[in-house]
Amino acid sequence: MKTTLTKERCVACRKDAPRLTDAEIAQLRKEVPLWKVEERDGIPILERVFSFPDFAAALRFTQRVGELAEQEGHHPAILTEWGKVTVSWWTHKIRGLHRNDFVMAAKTDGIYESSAKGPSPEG
Ligand SMILES: C[C@H](O)[C@H](O)[C@H]1CNC2=NC(N)=NC(=O)C2=N1
Repeated sequence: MKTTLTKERCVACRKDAPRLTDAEIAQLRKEVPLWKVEERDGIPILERVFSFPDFAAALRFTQRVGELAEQEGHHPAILTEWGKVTVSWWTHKIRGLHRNDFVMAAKTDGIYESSAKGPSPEG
């Protein structure tokens, strides 16, 4: 499902930026339906597990998500295992969820969908 979130850029998040309300989270979740909202150490996080044929493909995806994070200045927690990658987004500064996290989740889906369409360019 195409969402317009993928077209947005992350905004510089300030310490006093407001956390998303439950209602806003419920609304944004519809844009990234394959992501779950978990709570870790009292902090709500957006999380999805991606599947791959082997560790090398999981690692390539991890690298691409990392490059995206660097471009946007917004970084995930990533657990890379044989055949699967768990990506978690939240905003450290506000110890909660920000629109940036949903933008990045949508962009992460975009990377997965494009990588799933065939071998990566480097073969
Ligand atoms: C200085 C640097 O830009 C900030 O620490 C950025 C880096 N990446 C970040 N990533 C996430 N997920 N949350 C943040 O609050 C955050 N802050």
